[in-house]
Amino acid sequence: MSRLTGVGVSSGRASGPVARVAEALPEPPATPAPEDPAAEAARIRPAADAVAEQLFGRAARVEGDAKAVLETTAAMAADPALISQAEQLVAGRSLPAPRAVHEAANGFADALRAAGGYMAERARDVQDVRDRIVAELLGVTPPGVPELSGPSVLVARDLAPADTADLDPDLVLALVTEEGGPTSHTAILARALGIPAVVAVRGVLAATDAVGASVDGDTGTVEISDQPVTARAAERAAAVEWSGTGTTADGHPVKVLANVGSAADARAAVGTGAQGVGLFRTEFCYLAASDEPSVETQRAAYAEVLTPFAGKPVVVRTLDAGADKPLAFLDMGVEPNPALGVRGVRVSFDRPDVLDRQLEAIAGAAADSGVEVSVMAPMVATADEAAWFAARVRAAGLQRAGVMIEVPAAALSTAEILAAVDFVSIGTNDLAQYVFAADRMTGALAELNDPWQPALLRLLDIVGRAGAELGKPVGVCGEAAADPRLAGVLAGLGVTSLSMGASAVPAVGAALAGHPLAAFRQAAQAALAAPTSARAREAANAVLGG
Ligand SMILES: C=C(OP(=O)(O)O)C(=O)O
Ligand SMILES: [Mg+2]
Repeated sequence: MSRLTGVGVSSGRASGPVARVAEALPEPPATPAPEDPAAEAARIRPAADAVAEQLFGRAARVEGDAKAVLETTAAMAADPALISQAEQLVAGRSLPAPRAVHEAANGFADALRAAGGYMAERARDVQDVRDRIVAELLGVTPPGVPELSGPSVLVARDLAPADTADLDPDLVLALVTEEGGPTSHTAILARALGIPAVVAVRGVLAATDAVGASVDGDTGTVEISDQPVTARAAERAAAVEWSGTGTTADGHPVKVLANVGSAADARAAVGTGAQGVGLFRTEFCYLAASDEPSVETQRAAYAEVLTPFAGKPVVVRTLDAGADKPLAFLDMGVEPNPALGVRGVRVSFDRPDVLDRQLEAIAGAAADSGVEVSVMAPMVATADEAAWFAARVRAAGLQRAGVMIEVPAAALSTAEILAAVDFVSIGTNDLAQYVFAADRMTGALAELNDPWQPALLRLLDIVGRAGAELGKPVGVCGEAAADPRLAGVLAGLGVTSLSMGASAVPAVGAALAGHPLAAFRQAAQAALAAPTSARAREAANAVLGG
């Protein structure tokens, strides 16, 4: 047994056998030329057949959509056209077999993308098959989440958002990553799925002999063992009593809302008593889409997410593509620093047509579902950008427009921004990343991305004051809102709504009801004046007790 530590980002304790997520394969090199091209070419068909056989085997063990997808992918692996094209590349250009498969498959994927529509959706499957055949030829594990034969603790460098969205909470007991921070999307999705998770665990990838692990998502400890460990899932936390109306003990309202990214999230959130949705991350619906979905497709997808909240307020965020959440149909090309690049609303300046079609779909979905819809833009930096966005929202027939405050410049310009829009919502995840110049995905910088950092709280204070002066709502929808102790401090800074993953809703609602607004204001002032995040926590605890 040895003990590693990281940052606990999703609560609960679980243990079981380790399953590793293999890393993406580097592009296979075009050299050295094979000594015997005929023998090299002859390796391709058996490798492709082996991959097809594995995929047909998996298909035989599942039902429904998963079966159909696996069978289609298996058939692609055995496609004679792909194999013969790769064989010709070995014979004609003296390429090593892995490189030949890579190039042949890319040619097919490009042709599918050019065909558009349903065909384009298949391009991603061809790439999956390509990587599997290349891995087979190289004798290495194919990239991505492996097929789990039973409940397991998943160990990875980090997960792509699309990988995490597909995780089966019945089979994944816990998640441990070497990279990732407390506000990375791996952390957010692990919490949404209720899977204990520890990120930024230095050394877990190097522990190649670990076969079992015990994970504590509260303390951030991971015990690894070279002996088998019996599978034990996390126990569900005891339900917290909450009235379902967000208010401080003296009746000051602070709405308690949910963050959602799918219809399943929305159903779970309604069950916790959330008063509405403070952040619908629409890009989560399209992480795997290779083409822009039609207005009708988007309308139906959004309506499915919104319907459980009929009659309640819902804030839909327009696509936040780029950086850690790339969308294939809004690819801005290779950027030297994607987090500082063309992402969020900046993509809409280049492609306003995509924004307008999304707004049309949102208006339709609001009508279909009967929610009180508001729309907000991510990554707004200036009042001019906010005004540009609000004009487009209103032109689409939608009444309430807001923006996220997640760039320090926007926080410092809240008064001017609020003159142009109806509300703001603070994205503390990105705001912390930008104010500390600390990538939210980098485990080593997790401390700087702690939402209790006084420098972050001081920016929130500016936003809260501007909202109060103008009498306009100020929400928080970053992970800070999910910390019950910080929730009161945020209310004390003037925040009027808090939005979080469904699992945190009752605890935050109960925490708000625990003290009058004056106590939260006092705790907020104490935290603002603290020199460090640890001292800010202590200062708030000293006022609120605990
Ligand atoms: C809520 C936020 O947006 P996301 O996590 O989707 O970037 C944020 O940045 O705090
Ligand atoms: Mg953000």
